[in-house]
Amino acid sequence: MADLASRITKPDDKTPAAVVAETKPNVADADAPVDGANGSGLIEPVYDVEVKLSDLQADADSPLFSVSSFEELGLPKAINDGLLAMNFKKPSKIQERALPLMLSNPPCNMIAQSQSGTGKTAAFVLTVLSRVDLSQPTQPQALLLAPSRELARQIQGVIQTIGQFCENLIVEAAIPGSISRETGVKASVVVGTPGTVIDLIKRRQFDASKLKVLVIDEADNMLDQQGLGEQCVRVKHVIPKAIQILLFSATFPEKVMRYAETFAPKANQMKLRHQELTVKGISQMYMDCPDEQKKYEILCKLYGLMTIGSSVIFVRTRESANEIQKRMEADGHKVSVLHGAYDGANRDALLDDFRSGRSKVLITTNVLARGIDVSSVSMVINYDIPMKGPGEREPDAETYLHRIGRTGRFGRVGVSISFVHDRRSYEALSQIANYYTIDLVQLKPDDWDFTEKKVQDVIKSSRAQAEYNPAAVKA
Ligand SMILES: Nc1ncnc2c1ncn2[C@@H]1O[C@H](COP(=O)(O)OP(=O)(O)OP(=O)(O)O)[C@@H](O)[C@H]1O
Repeated sequence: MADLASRITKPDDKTPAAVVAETKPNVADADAPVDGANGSGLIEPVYDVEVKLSDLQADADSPLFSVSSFEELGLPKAINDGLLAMNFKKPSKIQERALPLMLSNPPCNMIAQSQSGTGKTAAFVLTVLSRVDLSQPTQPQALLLAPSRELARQIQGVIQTIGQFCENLIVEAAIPGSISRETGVKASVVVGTPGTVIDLIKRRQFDASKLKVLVIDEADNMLDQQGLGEQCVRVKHVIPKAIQILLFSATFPEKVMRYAETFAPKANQMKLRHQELTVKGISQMYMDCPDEQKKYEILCKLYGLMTIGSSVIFVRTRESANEIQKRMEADGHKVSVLHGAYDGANRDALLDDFRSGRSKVLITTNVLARGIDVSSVSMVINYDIPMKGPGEREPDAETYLHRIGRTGRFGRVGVSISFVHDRRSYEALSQIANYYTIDLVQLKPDDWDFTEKKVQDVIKSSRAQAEYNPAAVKA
């Protein structure tokens, strides 16, 4: 344990400023004046952010690095026009490297890993769009599976946006309540959750016989989790044998990777070591709370003291999500809650509100830990450290990484604060930090000046990015 705990840095054994400097994002200078409203200048941040983003794409060590352009990938014009409309100037590393392999003929399977927020979605969406024959607009040809309705809807949106100039492209979501029993699936591209997809195929409302591509996003979770894993296997049994399978995730634990290799045989692979998985733009901190009860007061104080922008608070259970919402609202904070107990329409409306900025604080469970892309999120709170396994006794390093990855998207900066309150939570976080070799900055509930400065510096520069980089704020 000794070396595990050593990854957590306390102000006593290491100067916090030095720790922050090590983990400080290289996107924008956190100490630079950024707030136009206080007269510190509007022009410099615009310049700063854009130059630094292109710097990142020119830095060989960055996951956003690339040497080529989208044009060089030889995609059809309609797709390139879609990328232009999205303001995608250059591919990221995963896009540049995986696309030529995925687009080559005869089609080859792919298992691809890349850090959160580095553009995996566009990588598989471009492959799907390139493979679909638009002269058969209602014949399902590509199926994309995701673990939550929210992620399925989001992927559907990305396909529709990048494919906006592809004539006759029809994309449908196969999530609970979305496909009418009368018509069934009438689209060339279908994005869904595995349970609904298998039901539709069984009821003959979805003709899977001509599918050419199967994409599984968050594949480690989808293949490993009880229930989801079985459903994915059932889907595989009812689709053509000669199908191109593309598995994507930011995390692929060794055990799941071995299984993935049998699920997608002879796949090309892009893997990362676990030390390479963290995103530099996310400043990772932890709050040392005296006990479980005090966690709530500290959370409220954090929100009371700071203007935070959009943030996500992850908790272990639906009940504690509801409870925290009630208490925060009683204390005058406006917050939303989203978890699996809400019905589909409600969940959609809640996430749409959060995306548009109508609600700024979202309390949720692991249901939103993966994939959700809301560029304006500048802070993620792990109110409870994610745990897994029987009795939830094992730190869940993968979920930690996905949760904090809701901020710091595509070169942006963000902050994560993980709350610990006893030896167990402290040790769990230490193990996670050790696994990824992260130096976490300690925040103390009795030193709000320090906390405010550290958190606010990051949030201010993230707000500057959101204000000045049009691609950063997506409705
Ligand atoms: N080449 C590009 N240029 C500019 N922005 C891009 C590019 N590719 C993707 N993006 C943007 O980056 C953000 C993150 O992309 P995406 O959601 O695909 O990440 P991801 O790798 O799937 O992350 P996660 O592991 O969290 O699912 C999105 O807002 C997307 O629009």
